[in-house]
Amino acid sequence: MLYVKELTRRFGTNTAVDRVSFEIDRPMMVGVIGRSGAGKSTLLRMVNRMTEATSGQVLFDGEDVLALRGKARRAWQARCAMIFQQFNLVPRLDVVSNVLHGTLNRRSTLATVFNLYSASDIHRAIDILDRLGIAEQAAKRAEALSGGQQQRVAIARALMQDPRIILADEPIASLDPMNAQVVMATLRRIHEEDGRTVIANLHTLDTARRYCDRVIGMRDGRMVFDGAPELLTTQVAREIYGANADFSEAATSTEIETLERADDSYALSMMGP
Ligand SMILES: Nc1ncnc2c1ncn2[C@@H]1O[C@H](COP(=O)(O)OP(=O)(O)OP(=O)(O)O)[C@@H](O)[C@H]1O
Repeated sequence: MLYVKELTRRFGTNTAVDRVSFEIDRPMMVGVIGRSGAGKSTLLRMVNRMTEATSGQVLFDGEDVLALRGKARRAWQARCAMIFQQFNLVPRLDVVSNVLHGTLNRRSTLATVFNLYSASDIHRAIDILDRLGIAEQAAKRAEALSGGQQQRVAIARALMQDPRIILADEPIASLDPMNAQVVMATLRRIHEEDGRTVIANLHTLDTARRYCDRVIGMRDGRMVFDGAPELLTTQVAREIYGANADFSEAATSTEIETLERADDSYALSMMGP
């Protein structure tokens, strides 16, 4: 399926991604973790061809992804849809129209200019929204929705492209814990029910452990871990995050429980001894 070999991106003298190699041989949910600046976004953007690689290879079903040009490159970007931390919706546009934007790659210029959508596309968009539990929001402006709902609209837009892979760049970083869980559960469901591969950049270890079949750890552009979530011990996490012995997993956690605990200890410390 997806084969990434020695993928590298340099920005001037800074090597953002340094000879990263991995293979995904069946549909799975992969979490990419690492501290800010580790190269997670650059890695995903190179796979999607939003950022050009300096060197290395990306093969999908044997096809040389980095060599694709023009229409073939756009077709790849549809097969390998991307969602972002800030949702990247058109805020003033209604939800269905935002979802229909997922068909841009395969519509004629005329249809795009005049905003023409086929009835079957409109029905499909509404079906997808229904599946994600937000069909009743279809007529609202995207900006009127909560962050979690907006991210589900972005997922619906990605699904309009019927992608084989969904690349999610920090999909829950702007969300509260409750919405974060809804969005992660949605991505997991899409993987399990449709057999699509999901590769998600995640800030938090517990999210990677809870939702992913496999975790890739990055540090300073290099891949320093690739394995099952069970193998992600605190010691390994320390190495990935470059932290010392007082490293606490709670600091990377989105769990409500952990946040509450952190609040409690904060409240206690404010109360004094
Ligand atoms: N367009 C760019 N121009 C110059 N340097 C860049 C560019 N994009 C990324 N970098 C650099 O590449 C390195 C990796 O950045 P990247 O955004 O991929 O990391 P990240 O792990 O996704 O971090 P974050 O979680 O903060 O997004 C950083 O040092 C960053 O400053």
